[in-house]
Amino acid sequence: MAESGYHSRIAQVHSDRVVTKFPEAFCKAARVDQKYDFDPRIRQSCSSERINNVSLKICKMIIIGDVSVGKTSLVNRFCKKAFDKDYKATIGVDFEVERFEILNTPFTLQMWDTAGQERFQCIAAAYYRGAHIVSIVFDLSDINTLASATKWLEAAQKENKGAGELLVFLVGTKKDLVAPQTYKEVEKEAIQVARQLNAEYWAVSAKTNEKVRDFFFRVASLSFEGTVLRELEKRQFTPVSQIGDGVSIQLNRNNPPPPRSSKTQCC
Ligand SMILES: Nc1nc2c(ncn2[C@@H]2O[C@H](COP(=O)(O)OP(=O)(O)OP(=O)(O)O)[C@@H](O)[C@H]2O)c(=O)[nH]1
Repeated sequence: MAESGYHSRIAQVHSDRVVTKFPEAFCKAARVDQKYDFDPRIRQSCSSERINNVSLKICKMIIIGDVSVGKTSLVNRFCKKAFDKDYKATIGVDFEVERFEILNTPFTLQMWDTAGQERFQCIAAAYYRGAHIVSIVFDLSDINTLASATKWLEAAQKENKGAGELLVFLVGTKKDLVAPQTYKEVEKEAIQVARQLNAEYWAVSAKTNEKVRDFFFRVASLSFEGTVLRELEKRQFTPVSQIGDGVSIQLNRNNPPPPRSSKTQCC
């Protein structure tokens, strides 16, 4: 791709979606890595424009969890900067896409917001396939929704058998509804569950916007890093300066086409 093409792709990214620093985890006790910076190989490869020119970096995140825990609200807060206090059930699946620029490299995060209602599971599960990231959402003000986390992860794993390892997040929402003392107790349990699931724990509020941006930046950065590292490992005998030559990073494994509109699909 010509240099102007590269710059026009970069130009599409909103200044609010630029990542230059490795985002921190929410809490040390339940994080998926123990690092405080991007892998040096990532910085090195991203400083070479050639990887940006050819490689297409896209990751798919599915957002799953019990009914009404706040999945749509979390995505809408980040993507549309909006919060709706009225509940409208997700019917089937909803789709959003966000473009980031991470270490000067364009990166696209697809977000598949799925229905929590049992009767829509037949549709929703079809969209789990090809996921790289799984965000299991629960309601911090309703501990029963945390108990379902294992079941949700198993459902996601079932649809992705034989594919690469999933990057898993356990996200407690509606933090604004929970008193600090209660929150501490819920957090202890959530951290335990997160460790069992090899997930990274986050607590957010779509209503107040607490930690929402930090969460999505962390998701984007970790998945971006995993993607580039996998590509580098695949091409370990190729000089870093040549990575990206003539090859696109292929990340969409069997993605079904995006639904045409929000909250309108049904069995
Ligand atoms: N106070 C508060 N309410 C929230 C928050 N997030 C979501 N809600 C409310 O919780 C209800 C359900 O939110 P949704 O985002 O629609 O839940 P969902 O998980 O997408 O629902 P389904 O997809 O149908 O399973 C709505 O009334 C939201 O306004 C939050 O952070 N704080």
